[in-house]
Amino acid sequence: MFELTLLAPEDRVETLSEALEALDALSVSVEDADALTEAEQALFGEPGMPPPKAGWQRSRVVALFGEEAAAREAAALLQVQDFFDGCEVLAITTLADQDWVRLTQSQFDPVEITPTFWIVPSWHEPPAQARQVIRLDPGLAFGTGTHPTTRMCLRWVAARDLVGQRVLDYGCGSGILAIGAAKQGANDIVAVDIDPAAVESTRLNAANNHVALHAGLPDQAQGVYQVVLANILATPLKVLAPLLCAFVADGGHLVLAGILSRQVDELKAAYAPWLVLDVADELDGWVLMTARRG
Ligand SMILES: C[S@@+](CC[C@H](N)C(=O)[O-])C[C@H]1O[C@@H](n2cnc3c(N)ncnc32)[C@H](O)[C@@H]1O
Repeated sequence: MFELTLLAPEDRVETLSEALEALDALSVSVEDADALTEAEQALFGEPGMPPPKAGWQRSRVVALFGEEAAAREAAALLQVQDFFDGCEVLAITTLADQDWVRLTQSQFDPVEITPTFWIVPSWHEPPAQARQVIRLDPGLAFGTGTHPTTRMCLRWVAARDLVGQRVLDYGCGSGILAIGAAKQGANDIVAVDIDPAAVESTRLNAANNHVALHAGLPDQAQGVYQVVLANILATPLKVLAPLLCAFVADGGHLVLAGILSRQVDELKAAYAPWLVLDVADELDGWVLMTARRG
């Protein structure tokens, strides 16, 4: 990788950044050229007020290129443009090879659901106190365990013995809830999603966790289940109310997430013809709502 570093006055930064992108820079970043010097100026305003200025007096614009020739060509082309007046090429440097994979991985730590139930990326050792572990790496599908809605569903699952139970994960994303249910003993698990990439991701994550489940599109959900988990959003949850309620077996549980605290009453009303929903958990402005049939 090669870095082309330019100096630009405030009114040229946007044009320069757009030109660098048009010249196929892999990324463009802008830093305060006067940071940590006596010329550094604060850009923030009084609390509640807009900042006095939109940009720094002088910026360092750093563009990343895959080839040195591309970085040199971009510098040469920019220098002959009218808008380059007042700008300067500071350097073209080789960027030391980094272990980008390791750098990205270091940003994802194990997630504690309960003191003994953890989600652990494959590059981490499980914490000593973990008794149940879901092995999951960040991927394309939603559900790494960091979102409050997922965490509340898993807290509900982690607090239960699901041995021998039939479980439906409706809107499975990464499959994290279905896998969590399997870790708690469920043995007939169906995980469905409208997104085929999520179905694929669920299959892969289930295999990595040595969990047997059936993953597929929503028409794969058939019959009734002792536990129906759906972490979607309030609007689709309201539309899905009759369908999801019909999946709940006698004595079974419905567990809904993706609902903001202020949406509790509308969800209660939408499900009232079939089941009585109550708030079972709250986290960061989100609620978990559950109901039991019979
Ligand atoms: C917020 S994610 C939840 C993923 C995972 N279950 C979790 O708890 O982290 C919602 C998922 O529901 C899926 N979804 C949205 N609408 C749906 C619908 N009508 N039927 C089935 N799945 C749906 C989305 O594709 C997405 O993967």
